[in-house]
Amino acid sequence: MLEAINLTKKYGQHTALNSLNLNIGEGEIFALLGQNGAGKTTTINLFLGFIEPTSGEARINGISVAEHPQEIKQYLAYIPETVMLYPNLTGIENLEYFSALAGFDYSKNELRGLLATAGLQSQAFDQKLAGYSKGMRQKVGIAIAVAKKAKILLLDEPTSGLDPKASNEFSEIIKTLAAQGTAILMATHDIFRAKEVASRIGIMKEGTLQSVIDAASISANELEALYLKTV
Ligand SMILES: Nc1ncnc2c1ncn2[C@@H]1O[C@H](COP(=O)(O)OP(=O)(O)OP(=O)(O)O)[C@@H](O)[C@H]1O
Repeated sequence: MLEAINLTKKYGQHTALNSLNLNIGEGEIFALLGQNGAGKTTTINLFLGFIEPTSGEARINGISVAEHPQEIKQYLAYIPETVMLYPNLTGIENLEYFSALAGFDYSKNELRGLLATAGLQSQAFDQKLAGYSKGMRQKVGIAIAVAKKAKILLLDEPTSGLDPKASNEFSEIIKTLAAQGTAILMATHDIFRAKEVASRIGIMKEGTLQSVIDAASISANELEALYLKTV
Protein backbone atom coordinates (compact mmCIF):
# COMPACT_ATOMS: atom_id res chain seq x y z
CA MET A 1 0.00 0.00 0.00
CA LEU A 2 2.90 2.32 0.81
CA GLU A 3 5.94 2.00 -1.38
CA ALA A 4 9.20 3.92 -1.66
CA ILE A 5 11.40 3.24 -4.66
CA ASN A 6 14.90 4.71 -4.46
CA LEU A 7 13.21 7.65 -2.79
CA THR A 8 15.67 10.51 -2.35
CA LYS A 9 15.40 14.06 -1.06
CA LYS A 10 18.27 16.51 -1.20
CA TYR A 11 18.45 20.06 0.10
CA GLY A 12 21.37 21.55 -1.82
CA GLN A 13 24.36 19.35 -1.03
CA HIS A 14 22.62 17.79 1.97
CA THR A 15 20.88 14.44 1.50
CA ALA A 16 17.92 14.29 3.88
CA LEU A 17 16.76 10.92 2.50
CA ASN A 18 19.03 8.60 0.59
CA SER A 19 17.50 6.09 -1.83
CA LEU A 20 14.86 4.63 0.46
CA ASN A 21 13.28 1.35 -0.61
CA LEU A 22 10.34 0.29 1.49
CA ASN A 23 7.07 -1.56 1.14
CA ILE A 24 4.38 -1.47 3.81
CA GLY A 25 1.42 -3.76 3.30
CA GLU A 26 -2.17 -3.90 4.47
CA GLY A 27 -2.44 -4.43 8.22
CA GLU A 28 1.22 -3.75 8.83
CA ILE A 29 2.67 -1.28 11.34
CA PHE A 30 6.12 -0.10 10.34
CA ALA A 31 8.02 1.97 12.90
CA LEU A 32 10.82 4.23 11.79
CA LEU A 33 13.43 4.91 14.44
CA GLY A 34 16.32 7.35 14.19
CA GLN A 35 17.93 10.33 15.82
CA ASN A 36 16.89 13.92 15.20
CA GLY A 37 17.55 14.74 11.57
CA ALA A 38 17.72 11.08 10.46
CA GLY A 39 15.09 11.61 7.75
CA LYS A 40 11.91 10.26 9.36
CA THR A 41 9.74 13.34 8.87
CA THR A 42 11.16 13.79 5.36
CA THR A 43 9.95 10.26 4.53
CA ILE A 44 6.46 10.99 5.86
CA ASN A 45 6.30 14.35 4.06
CA LEU A 46 7.24 12.66 0.77
CA PHE A 47 4.38 10.15 1.18
CA LEU A 48 2.01 12.99 1.97
CA GLY A 49 3.15 14.95 -1.08
CA PHE A 50 4.10 17.91 1.12
CA ILE A 51 7.54 17.91 -0.53
CA GLU A 52 8.75 16.60 -3.89
CA PRO A 53 11.44 13.95 -4.20
CA THR A 54 14.74 14.86 -5.82
CA SER A 55 14.68 11.40 -7.41
CA GLY A 56 12.89 8.11 -6.95
CA GLU A 57 9.21 7.69 -6.18
CA ALA A 58 6.72 7.45 -3.34
CA ARG A 59 3.62 5.41 -4.19
CA ILE A 60 0.32 4.99 -2.42
CA ASN A 61 -1.73 2.04 -3.61
CA GLY A 62 0.51 1.93 -6.68
CA ILE A 63 -0.18 5.60 -7.49
CA SER A 64 2.72 8.04 -7.70
CA VAL A 65 2.36 10.72 -5.03
CA ALA A 66 4.29 13.32 -7.04
CA GLU A 67 2.17 12.71 -10.17
CA HIS A 68 -1.22 12.46 -8.47
CA PRO A 69 -0.99 14.48 -5.24
CA GLN A 70 -4.76 15.00 -4.99
CA GLU A 71 -5.82 11.45 -5.83
CA ILE A 72 -3.72 9.84 -3.11
CA LYS A 73 -5.25 12.05 -0.38
CA GLN A 74 -8.38 9.88 -0.19
CA TYR A 75 -6.32 6.94 1.07
CA LEU A 76 -4.32 8.80 3.68
CA ALA A 77 -4.75 10.11 7.17
CA TYR A 78 -1.93 11.95 8.86
CA ILE A 79 -1.48 12.51 12.55
CA PRO A 80 1.40 14.87 13.34
CA GLU A 81 3.04 15.20 16.73
CA THR A 82 0.64 17.99 17.56
CA VAL A 83 -2.78 17.42 16.04
CA MET A 84 -4.04 20.74 14.68
CA LEU A 85 -7.72 21.14 15.38
CA TYR A 86 -10.04 24.06 16.05
CA PRO A 87 -9.75 25.02 19.74
CA ASN A 88 -13.12 26.77 19.84
CA LEU A 89 -15.01 23.80 18.44
CA THR A 90 -15.92 20.74 20.52
CA GLY A 91 -14.60 17.25 19.83
CA ILE A 92 -17.82 16.37 18.00
CA GLU A 93 -17.74 19.61 15.97
CA ASN A 94 -14.11 19.13 14.95
CA LEU A 95 -14.82 15.56 13.86
CA GLU A 96 -17.93 16.66 11.98
CA TYR A 97 -16.02 19.44 10.22
CA PHE A 98 -13.06 17.30 9.11
CA SER A 99 -15.30 14.38 8.08
CA ALA A 100 -17.37 16.78 5.96
CA LEU A 101 -14.18 18.09 4.33
CA ALA A 102 -13.39 14.50 3.34
CA GLY A 103 -16.90 14.14 1.90
CA PHE A 104 -18.60 12.21 4.71
CA ASP A 105 -21.88 13.21 6.32
CA TYR A 106 -22.25 11.45 9.67
CA SER A 107 -25.13 11.73 12.11
CA LYS A 108 -24.40 12.99 15.64
CA ASN A 109 -24.73 9.43 16.91
CA GLU A 110 -22.25 8.14 14.37
CA LEU A 111 -19.82 10.92 15.31
CA ARG A 112 -20.16 9.99 18.98
CA GLY A 113 -19.53 6.35 18.08
CA LEU A 114 -16.37 7.31 16.18
CA LEU A 115 -15.01 9.30 19.13
CA ALA A 116 -15.82 6.42 21.47
CA THR A 117 -14.01 3.98 19.16
CA ALA A 118 -10.96 6.24 19.30
CA GLY A 119 -11.07 5.96 23.09
CA LEU A 120 -12.21 9.48 23.99
CA GLN A 121 -14.24 9.61 27.19
CA SER A 122 -17.84 10.62 26.49
CA GLN A 123 -17.88 13.61 28.86
CA ALA A 124 -15.28 15.29 26.59
CA PHE A 125 -17.30 14.99 23.38
CA ASP A 126 -19.10 18.31 23.84
CA GLN A 127 -16.19 20.19 25.41
CA LYS A 128 -14.09 22.66 23.46
CA LEU A 129 -10.77 21.36 22.18
CA ALA A 130 -8.97 24.20 23.96
CA GLY A 131 -9.35 22.25 27.21
CA TYR A 132 -8.20 18.88 25.81
CA SER A 133 -4.91 17.21 26.76
CA LYS A 134 -2.51 16.12 24.03
CA GLY A 135 -3.70 12.51 24.35
CA MET A 136 -7.32 13.60 23.91
CA ARG A 137 -6.45 15.58 20.77
CA GLN A 138 -4.64 12.52 19.41
CA LYS A 139 -7.84 10.53 19.90
CA VAL A 140 -9.84 13.05 17.90
CA GLY A 141 -7.12 12.73 15.23
CA ILE A 142 -7.63 8.96 15.23
CA ALA A 143 -11.41 9.39 15.04
CA ILE A 144 -10.95 11.65 11.99
CA ALA A 145 -8.73 9.03 10.34
CA VAL A 146 -11.37 6.34 10.96
CA ALA A 147 -14.18 8.66 9.79
CA LYS A 148 -12.29 9.26 6.53
CA LYS A 149 -12.00 5.47 6.11
CA ALA A 150 -8.29 6.00 5.50
CA LYS A 151 -6.51 2.84 4.38
CA ILE A 152 -3.16 4.29 5.34
CA LEU A 153 -2.14 6.11 8.48
CA LEU A 154 1.00 8.24 8.73
CA LEU A 155 2.06 9.09 12.27
CA ASP A 156 4.90 11.44 13.20
CA GLU A 157 6.01 10.90 16.77
CA PRO A 158 2.46 10.20 17.92
CA THR A 159 3.32 9.24 21.49
CA SER A 160 5.86 11.95 22.29
CA GLY A 161 4.63 13.91 25.29
CA LEU A 162 1.90 11.41 26.15
CA ASP A 163 1.82 9.91 29.61
CA PRO A 164 2.35 6.11 29.75
CA LYS A 165 -1.36 5.36 30.03
CA ALA A 166 -2.31 7.61 27.10
CA SER A 167 0.60 6.20 25.11
CA ASN A 168 -0.56 2.66 25.84
CA GLU A 169 -4.15 3.50 24.83
CA PHE A 170 -2.84 5.01 21.64
CA SER A 171 -0.88 1.83 20.86
CA GLU A 172 -3.95 -0.32 21.43
CA ILE A 173 -6.02 1.80 19.06
CA ILE A 174 -3.50 1.70 16.23
CA LYS A 175 -3.09 -2.06 16.69
CA THR A 176 -6.87 -2.40 16.32
CA LEU A 177 -6.79 -0.30 13.14
CA ALA A 178 -3.97 -2.43 11.73
CA ALA A 179 -5.93 -5.59 12.56
CA GLN A 180 -8.73 -4.13 10.43
CA GLY A 181 -6.33 -3.76 7.50
CA THR A 182 -4.92 -0.24 7.83
CA ALA A 183 -1.28 0.15 6.79
CA ILE A 184 0.57 2.31 9.31
CA LEU A 185 3.88 4.14 9.07
CA MET A 186 4.98 5.63 12.35
CA ALA A 187 8.07 7.76 13.00
CA THR A 188 9.06 7.58 16.62
CA HIS A 189 11.82 8.01 19.19
CA ASP A 190 10.14 5.52 21.49
CA ILE A 191 12.03 2.24 21.05
CA PHE A 192 9.88 0.31 23.51
CA ARG A 193 6.61 1.50 22.00
CA ALA A 194 7.94 0.64 18.54
CA LYS A 195 8.78 -2.87 19.68
CA GLU A 196 5.35 -3.23 21.25
CA VAL A 197 3.18 -2.09 18.34
CA ALA A 198 5.15 -2.54 15.14
CA SER A 199 5.39 -5.57 12.89
CA ARG A 200 8.65 -4.28 11.43
CA ILE A 201 11.07 -1.65 12.64
CA GLY A 202 13.47 0.37 10.49
CA ILE A 203 16.48 2.19 11.90
CA MET A 204 17.56 5.30 9.99
CA LYS A 205 20.80 7.16 10.18
CA GLU A 206 21.67 10.33 8.28
CA GLY A 207 19.00 9.74 5.66
CA THR A 208 19.76 6.07 5.07
CA LEU A 209 17.64 3.15 6.25
CA GLN A 210 20.33 1.07 7.92
CA SER A 211 18.36 -1.99 8.96
CA VAL A 212 14.88 -3.44 9.01
CA ILE A 213 13.96 -5.80 11.82
CA ASP A 214 11.03 -8.13 12.32
CA ALA A 215 9.68 -6.88 15.67
CA ALA A 216 8.74 -10.39 16.82
CA SER A 217 12.32 -11.57 16.36
CA ILE A 218 13.93 -9.21 18.86
CA SER A 219 13.49 -8.21 22.51
CA ALA A 220 13.12 -4.56 23.49
CA ASN A 221 16.56 -4.63 25.10
CA GLU A 222 18.14 -6.15 21.99
CA LEU A 223 16.42 -3.54 19.85
CA GLU A 224 17.76 -0.77 22.05
CA ALA A 225 21.29 -2.20 21.83
CA LEU A 226 21.01 -2.47 18.05
CA TYR A 227 19.65 1.07 17.83
CA LEU A 228 22.48 2.50 19.90
CA LYS A 229 25.05 0.61 17.86
CA THR A 230 23.49 1.83 14.60
CA VAL A 231 22.96 5.55 15.20
N1 LIG B 1 13.30 22.42 4.39
C1 LIG B 1 14.53 21.95 4.65
N2 LIG B 1 15.63 22.60 4.20
C2 LIG B 1 16.86 22.13 4.46
N3 LIG B 1 17.11 20.99 5.16
C3 LIG B 1 16.06 20.32 5.64
C4 LIG B 1 14.72 20.75 5.42
N4 LIG B 1 13.88 19.87 6.01
C5 LIG B 1 14.67 18.93 6.58
N5 LIG B 1 15.96 19.20 6.35
C6 LIG B 1 17.11 18.40 6.82
O1 LIG B 1 16.90 17.06 6.43
C7 LIG B 1 17.39 16.17 7.44
C8 LIG B 1 16.30 15.21 7.83
O2 LIG B 1 15.30 15.89 8.60
P1 LIG B 1 13.98 15.20 9.16
O3 LIG B 1 13.11 16.30 9.66
O4 LIG B 1 13.43 14.30 8.15
O5 LIG B 1 14.56 14.36 10.38
P2 LIG B 1 13.78 13.53 11.48
O6 LIG B 1 14.37 12.16 11.47
O7 LIG B 1 12.33 13.63 11.29
O8 LIG B 1 14.21 14.28 12.81
P3 LIG B 1 13.34 14.59 14.16
O9 LIG B 1 13.44 13.35 14.96
O10 LIG B 1 14.09 15.73 14.75
O11 LIG B 1 11.95 14.95 13.76
C9 LIG B 1 17.91 17.02 8.57
O12 LIG B 1 19.31 17.16 8.44
C10 LIG B 1 17.22 18.36 8.34
O13 LIG B 1 18.01 19.41 8.82
